[in-house]
Parts: sequence; C-alpha cells; structure tokens
Amino acid sequence: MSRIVVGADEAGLTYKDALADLLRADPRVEVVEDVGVHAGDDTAYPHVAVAAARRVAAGGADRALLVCGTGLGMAIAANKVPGVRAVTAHDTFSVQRSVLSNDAQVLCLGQRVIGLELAKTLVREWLDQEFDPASASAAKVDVIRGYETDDAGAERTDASEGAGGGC
Ligand SMILES: O=C(CO)[C@H](O)COP(=O)(O)O
Repeated sequence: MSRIVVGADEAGLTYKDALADLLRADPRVEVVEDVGVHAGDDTAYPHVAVAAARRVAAGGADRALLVCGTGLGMAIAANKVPGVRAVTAHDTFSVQRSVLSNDAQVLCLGQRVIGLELAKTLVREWLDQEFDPASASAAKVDVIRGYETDDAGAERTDASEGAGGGC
C-alpha cells in the first residue's frame, strides 16, 4: 500500500488530474495527496516539485508523481530535496529500473511528450515495482546518499568502483 503525492504545473494539469483518478482507483494505493496546481493557478513547477518532494523526504508520502510539460524541470527541482531521487522516464524499462536500480521515489512525466494512455500504462507499471534493499543495486544507491552528506567520503567506495553491470 502506498501513499502518493501528485503535483503538476499548468502544462501538466490535465494529466495530473487523470493520473490522480487512476491512482485513487487502484487498490494498491492508500492515499493520494494532491499538492496542486489546480485550474487557474500558474504556480511555477519548482515550487510544486519541492513541495511534493518534501512530503516524501519527511515520510508523509511514499512516492510522488509529478507532471509538467516535459517532466524535466520537475525532476531537477525535486532532486534538490535531500533524500529524494526523482527521475523523468517515458518508457517502461526506465520506469521499472528507476525503482529497481535507483530506488527513485519520484516519477516525473511530460504532458507534452507522451500520450495520456502511455502515461497511464507507465504509472501502472511504476506501482508494480518495489525496490529490493538486498539487491546489488542497494550499495550503489547508498553511494548516492553518501554524496548528499559527505561529498569526499563517498568517493571510490567498493560500490562506486567495482559494481559494474550497469542497470
Ligand atoms: O516542462 C516544464 C519544465 O520542465 C514546464 O512545464 C514548462 O516550462 P517552460 O518551458 O519554462 O515554460
């Protein structure tokens, strides 16, 4: 069961509302929290992204789904919040790996990039994924965390040097 924050700017509002409805109808989703925007609100995307990402970082939500024109600015802004790993992904493999490889809690989509039906498919796929903390990817995600708190100390650990294999 997941608690999911949704957010968008004006360019992503239509998809955000449609995807929020999809999430509310999904039995795997416990709570959907909408941090805006709503019709007539032209708040810039970074404010929405950071508000949603802070909910995740604070533990008030498990994941966030953010929509803007491209999904790019939302991810850039959300990644400014420590502890948050946000990605833009418009194909099923990347959406899967964003969780399985990167333990990303935030998925950003672009309303001007993909059709609504693909966006819905990607969100369903996203809900299916769960990070395995015992997987080989976990050590690499720990390296990311290390760079947040101790830039020098995180460099050249076993995970960053020799893990290989890629995603
Ligand atoms: O896509 C966006 C940010 O990545 C946003 O919806 C539009 O931004 P703009 O091109 O700066 O208006």
